[in-house]
Amino acid sequence: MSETQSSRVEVLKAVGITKVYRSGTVAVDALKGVDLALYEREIVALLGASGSGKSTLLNILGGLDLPTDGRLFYRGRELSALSDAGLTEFRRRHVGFVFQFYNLVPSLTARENVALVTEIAEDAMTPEEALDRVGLASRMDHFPAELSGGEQQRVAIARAIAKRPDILLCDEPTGALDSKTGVTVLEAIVEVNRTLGTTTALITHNVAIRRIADRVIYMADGEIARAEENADRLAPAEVSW
Ligand SMILES: Nc1ncnc2c1ncn2[C@@H]1O[C@H](COP(=O)(O)OP(=O)(O)OP(=O)(O)O)[C@@H](O)[C@H]1O
Repeated sequence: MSETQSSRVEVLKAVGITKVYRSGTVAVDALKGVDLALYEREIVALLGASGSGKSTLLNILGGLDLPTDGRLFYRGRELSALSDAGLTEFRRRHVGFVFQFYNLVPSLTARENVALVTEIAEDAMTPEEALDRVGLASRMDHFPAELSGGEQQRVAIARAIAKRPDILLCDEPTGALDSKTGVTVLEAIVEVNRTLGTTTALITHNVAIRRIADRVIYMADGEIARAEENADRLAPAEVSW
């Protein structure tokens, strides 16, 4: 990304986010005061050891979970001040999620899986357009069991982006895939970012994948340990692991 930090438009901003999980007498400090902004049109990679708080942070940024403390803003509007219904509305309208396991409905075709979203979202793409954007135009009437892991993940991406979300949050999207298949999934994510301008955050355990991002955030023990800018993004096909 060539703009200076000051000219970037903040899409999401987290200020002093903490998360404590309590079960019985045990408390786990999963996030210990995280400050982070995500900017328009960027791709951010989130790296860090297992248990460092990446998924917890992603879920809070997307309104799937609530912080214990701290404030969250979406384009200047305070999400942490919203009711549950307000937060659900934010998530439904503006956030797409992609997880490691694709969570497709096995008895529905690719087209029908995407239609589950397009039928209830405002200003959604057709399932055909969403699937075309991830390179699956020819596989729309296949069931998940008839698709490879990478193809199933691309259906999940089509489902996540069909409502034209402002933000796409991906938790280990290539974690279950071999490297060649993972590249096709990353290509779909990069293409969506390029053509729809979707601000994208991507958790990965794979350090090579950080090169496809504009910025890399390293988490350690519930905190942001450091952040780096990539001068140039690599295309997914240039990354190998
Ligand atoms: N529902 C929960 N209840 C209790 N503790 C939890 C819960 N979810 C996460 N934790 C704990 O919070 C910490 C952060 O977990 P989180 O899943 O955010 O880490 P992560 O960096 O995404 O890990 P991984 O890379 O293994 O997915 C860990 O110590 C984890 O055990």
